[in-house]
Amino acid sequence: MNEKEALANIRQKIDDIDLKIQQLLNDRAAMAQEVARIKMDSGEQADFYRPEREAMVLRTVMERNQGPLASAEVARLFREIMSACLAAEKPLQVAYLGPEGSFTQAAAQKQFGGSVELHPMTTIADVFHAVETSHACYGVVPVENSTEGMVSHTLDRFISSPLKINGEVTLRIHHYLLSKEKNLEDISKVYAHPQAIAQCRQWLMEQLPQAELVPLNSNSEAAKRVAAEPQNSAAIAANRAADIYGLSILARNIEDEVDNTTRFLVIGTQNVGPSGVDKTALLVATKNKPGALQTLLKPLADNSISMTRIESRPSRKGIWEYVFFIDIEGHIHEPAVASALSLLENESSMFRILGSYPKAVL
Ligand SMILES: C=C(O[C@@H]1C=C(C(=O)O)C=C[C@H]1O)C(=O)O
Repeated sequence: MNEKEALANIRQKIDDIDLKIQQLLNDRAAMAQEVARIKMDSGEQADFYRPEREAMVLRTVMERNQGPLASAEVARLFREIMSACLAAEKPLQVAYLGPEGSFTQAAAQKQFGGSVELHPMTTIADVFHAVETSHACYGVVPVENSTEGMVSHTLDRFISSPLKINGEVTLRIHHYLLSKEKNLEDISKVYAHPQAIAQCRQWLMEQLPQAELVPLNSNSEAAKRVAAEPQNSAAIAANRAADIYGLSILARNIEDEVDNTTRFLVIGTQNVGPSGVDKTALLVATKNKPGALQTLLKPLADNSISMTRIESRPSRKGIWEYVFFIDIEGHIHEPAVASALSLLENESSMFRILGSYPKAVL
């Protein structure tokens, strides 16, 4: 067989496989529609999107993968397949902290895939509001960064919001310096979100010591501003903002930490079931007595439950009153978690479970 015949032969096999894949994808979508029919029959508030089930599917896909495709690649493809199947059940509306091109948009896409309708919001409070008023089924907001710590707006909003945490997304963040200028020497002003400025502080000090640093609401807004100005300004933003706003890349990966990761939360109204590898977020206030926090946390240690994070924020009810945001491993349906939390509740003056949700898979 010559080369031409060999290629034609393999391409015929690929065509045959594609035909089977396409048939199977449509069989899968038909099954998802069948699931939707059962969900609709079951009651008024049907949860079409099931983050715990999706997490289980993705983990199984990665565990059984034999290659030659990399596990992360196969998982990404299944992420999209589930997104399309879910859209065949019911198209989802998801609000995120915009504008278009923001890292939160990338996080929303990573979590929900390409077949949902994404709606950019101006502020974190607007994302909460869109979900609270049912204009969106879910929202995506940033909550913490590995270099800069928590995003206080998001935590504070939970104090007054009835919304729950339905999922988490982690995203490796790379920052780029975007401009109309071609040389660093011509930059006298840098626009960016305060977190981005903080994440690139060292680099800015070394490379642009003279530049004025101007904080704005978002990095996309910074890129937009630079596009509108005649000269001498630059923005810290994601590389895709260069295409969106027609800017060129002056410097890449300017973040100080190599492992710069941002964690985002999916907010919604759902009670998410266990996926097998879950986290639970709590909002608690201690009774006002010595050693209260220690007593509060003891049941966690006694039940071997690991606490992955604790943050305190002013409660806004009294000057010296604080609330604690506590993240633990496990799901409220696990007996050890349930019993630890009931002891913890007895020791607290305020106690709310913000949600149990699957640990990020991708
Ligand atoms: C099909 C279902 O609905 C949705 C679609 C899923 C899928 O395509 O596998 C998984 C979970 C849900 O988000 C289901 O609940 O099983």
